[in-house]
Amino acid sequence: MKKIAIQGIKGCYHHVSLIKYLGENGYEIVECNTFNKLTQIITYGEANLGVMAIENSIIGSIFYNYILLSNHHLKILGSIVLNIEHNLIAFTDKKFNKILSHPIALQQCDNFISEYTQIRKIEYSDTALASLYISKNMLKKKASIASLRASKEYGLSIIYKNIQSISNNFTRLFIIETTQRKIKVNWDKSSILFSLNTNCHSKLLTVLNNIADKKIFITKILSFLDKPGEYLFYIDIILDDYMGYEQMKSNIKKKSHFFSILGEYMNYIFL
Ligand SMILES: O=C(O)C(=O)C[C@]1(C(=O)O)C=C[C@@H](O)C=C1
Repeated sequence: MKKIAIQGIKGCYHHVSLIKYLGENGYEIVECNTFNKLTQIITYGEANLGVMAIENSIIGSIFYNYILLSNHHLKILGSIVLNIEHNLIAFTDKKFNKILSHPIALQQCDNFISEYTQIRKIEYSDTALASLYISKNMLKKKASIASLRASKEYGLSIIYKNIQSISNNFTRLFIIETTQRKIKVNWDKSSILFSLNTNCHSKLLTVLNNIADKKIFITKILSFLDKPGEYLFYIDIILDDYMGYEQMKSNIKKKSHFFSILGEYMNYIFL
């Protein structure tokens, strides 16, 4: 059976995304406690695919994960945008003194938590693990911030629903694997990593103009300090003209001293 690695344990948002993408059955889940572990498991063939969060509308980009993808030569097979609806979950709605969750989930619910001045926040490596800890140890005075799925998985009740600070709390996750599979139909998204060695700024402008000339839309651009004076650029694009896209790629390649397609794939949105 196909093995799919996720960052976190069953009930975490990586798991929720996977269920939206592939359904409940037909694969075995490999739970990883860090993104490092996740990329290693895929690289060493201990899982066929992986699910990795890459950005969020409140927190922004998870820079480290772009570096992990590049260092492990992993490829993007698809991208998922999930509307994250956080819940406060616990055994009972009696007074609790600690809230446990993933640091990003805690940040995403900052407004809600700040109303409870006496409450301590405790960070966990994932939202579901925080819920499991409460459940396993029968901790009646602790609550976690997690998914509806986590509450069901670990027998806890929903005390408050939709406690994220903004309603548009979207997280984008990549489905990753070791080799680039060319999707034959309907892919419209591409992620490219490249570096321009000398006179970096003007060359970047030429590259961007070139993309615009081909009527390709840039949806995201990031720069990373690679070595002193040298930057790596990451772009996400949406295209509908494959010929123009092929020309664009060879134009960027000519100007780059490093060029890598991280993936040519489809984007799935789950609201
Ligand atoms: O802890 C989880 O449930 C996760 O899947 C992690 C994670 C993240 O890495 O950003 C995923 C989505 C939410 O935005 C908060 C946490």
